[in-house]
Amino acid sequence: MTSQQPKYEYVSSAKLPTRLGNFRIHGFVEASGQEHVALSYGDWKESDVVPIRIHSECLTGDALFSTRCDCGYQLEKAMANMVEKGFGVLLYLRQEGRGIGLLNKIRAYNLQDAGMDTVEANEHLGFDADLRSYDICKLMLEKLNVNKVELMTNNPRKVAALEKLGVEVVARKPIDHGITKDNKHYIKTKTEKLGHAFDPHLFKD
Ligand SMILES: Nc1nc2c(ncn2[C@@H]2O[C@H](COP(=O)(O)OP(=O)(O)OP(=O)(O)O)[C@@H](O)[C@H]2O)c(=O)[nH]1
Ligand SMILES: [Zn+2]
Repeated sequence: MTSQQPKYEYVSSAKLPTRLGNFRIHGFVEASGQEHVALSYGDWKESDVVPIRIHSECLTGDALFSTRCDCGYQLEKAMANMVEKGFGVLLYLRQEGRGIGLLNKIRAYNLQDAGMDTVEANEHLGFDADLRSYDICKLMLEKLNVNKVELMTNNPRKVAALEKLGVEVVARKPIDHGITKDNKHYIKTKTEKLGHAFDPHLFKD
């Protein structure tokens, strides 16, 4: 019998002191070689409901202070919430640009500068609006001993994906932090075309 290569693997963990608090970082890798990380803060029991955020990589928002999207603000707010609560988990998935990659996201931004919205730009480039997979979250949460979660998101696809993987989503916590004049239109499109649960008054002109 041939042994099948696992689709995802845990690699290693280490301390990660940050400006927000002292986290731990845990590395995971897909069979394709794609790397992902999880951050954990504090301790919990197997039976606890753990506050988590599943965050997709956004180099421009997360690391370069871009206000074109809400990613950087949400990342910081989610980590701050974990520190305030005393425990929590961030699953940081390296699927930049909703899965199309960094340079294609820049191509999509170029089309948006010329008037398309975020979904039209993806489609113009030959991609679906959202190409992300959340399958690796199951292994990440198992490794971190998390069974029940309170998920910080406005994205119903993330709730559905976790439930499909057998993770109990006890509650969804809205995270509508970081709506700016530069990203109002993007947030409106996410709400109207991708089903995000933002209150419409947040992006009204
Ligand atoms: N293709 C494309 N991707 C974008 C654009 N703006 C932001 N992104 C990507 O969208 C993703 C946003 O991911 P998340 O922060 O997980 O957020 P979300 O799916 O909007 O859901 P929330 O949990 O509610 O924040 C990141 O991968 C960004 O790089 C855009 O205009 N086009
Ligand atoms: Zn972003």
